[in-house]
Amino acid sequence: MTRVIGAISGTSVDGIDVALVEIAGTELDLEVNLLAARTHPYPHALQEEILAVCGGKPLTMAALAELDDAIAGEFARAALSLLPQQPPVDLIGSHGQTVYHRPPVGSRDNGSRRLGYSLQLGRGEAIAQLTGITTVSNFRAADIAAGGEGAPLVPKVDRALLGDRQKTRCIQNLGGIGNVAYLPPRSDPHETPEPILGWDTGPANSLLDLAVRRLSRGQQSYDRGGAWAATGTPCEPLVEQWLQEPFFQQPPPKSTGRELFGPDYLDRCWQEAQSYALSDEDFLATLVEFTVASIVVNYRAFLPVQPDEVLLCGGGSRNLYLKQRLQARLAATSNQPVSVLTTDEVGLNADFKEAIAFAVLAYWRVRGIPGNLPECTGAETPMLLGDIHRTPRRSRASIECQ
Ligand SMILES: Nc1ncnc2c1ncn2[C@@H]1O[C@H](COP(=O)(O)OP(=O)(O)OP(=O)(O)O)[C@@H](O)[C@H]1O
Ligand SMILES: CC(=O)N[C@H]1[C@@H]2OC[C@@H](O2)[C@@H](O)[C@@H]1O[C@H](C)C(=O)O
Repeated sequence: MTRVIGAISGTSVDGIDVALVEIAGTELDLEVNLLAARTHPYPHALQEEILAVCGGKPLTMAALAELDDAIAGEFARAALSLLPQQPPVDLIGSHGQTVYHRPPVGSRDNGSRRLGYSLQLGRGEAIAQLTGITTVSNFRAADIAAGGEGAPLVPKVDRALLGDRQKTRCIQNLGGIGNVAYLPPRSDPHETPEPILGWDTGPANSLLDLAVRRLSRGQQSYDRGGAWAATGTPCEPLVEQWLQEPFFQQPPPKSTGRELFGPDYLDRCWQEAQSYALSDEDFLATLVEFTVASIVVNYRAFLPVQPDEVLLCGGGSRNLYLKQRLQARLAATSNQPVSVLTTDEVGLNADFKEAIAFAVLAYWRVRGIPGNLPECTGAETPMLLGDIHRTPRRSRASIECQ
């Protein structure tokens, strides 16, 4: 067994999820056992600074370096916070904090393809130095170098941990941004397997969180359980209008981020809602409905077969109103029953699945196993993902005293 810590702060910037796991096996025989997990909150000022930078705040190079190291320091603290009660670990897989993501543009066929660009702060070399633990970081760069979107990277881990022999499953992550992994039944090893698909579906909580902050005048950062939105009524004509967003019609591979579904986007939604004179709760219910409808539109347009089960993960899986609306909207557009569950219900922690996934990706990296699926990211070939930062073992006292 190899003991690995996976760490990620996603597009919601709500804190650093860390998970300590024991891993054995390689790919379809992969075994992962979760030993401990927690969300390490960012100091308030650092969180506000990250949100501002994601929103386009300019930075000097010196300020960028400070921010990078401040984030690395928090990732190191988050990882070490799991250790007092636990045996030593062999490896950290740190996704870092995405602050900018630009998908590739142009066509491969006429040579106009421009590589994507994805920047995660919290440099791995600093985490390795602060923790004394070998750290893999910068997971998206190799996929991007091979012409890929650099995201989503988790579908290969989903296949290993959540593939079923009989059922077609969609694993729907509801973070700031939503993404799906489509897992056909795991075939007989002698048959050619049907490809796994995966792509970003659009907004999940990014617009909702911004709206909640605005409507509560900064008193709330999210709508717990979806309780506030549940008291409203969605405005269907607005949902239909918002679904005209070209990203939803764009065929996969595709990825997105807060650069598209961020504060400016919410401002546009807000302006367009003015002519309907919606209450605050109606506006939130309409954003939930938009999120749900964008997922269903993506499934209907791009899945070869509709799933038997949708397994939700990420913070949005705790939004009961959103879950109910997704179940209802899938049922309304399908001629077969679709169960909407969370990954907890099939034995994989829904809150820490991404952190667990980056532990697995680091484990694969040091074993020389590619982490991306070209059919999901659009990369030309499977790639070893991440840079390895080895470190001589040293005392952890320096960070504990900082
Ligand atoms: N109990 C809850 N009820 C409703 N929503 C919740 C709850 N808990 C978390 N969330 C939502 O989930 C969000 C965080 O989800 P998560 O941590 O999966 O996102 P992320 O990892 O930052 O994003 P991404 O997957 O896009 O990188 C919060 O910002 C909030 O909107
Ligand atoms: C650039 C970036 O950080 N993308 C994230 C984001 O959050 C959800 C969605 O957009 C996803 O595709 C991706 O993360 C997950 C962990 C992935 O790569 O699978």
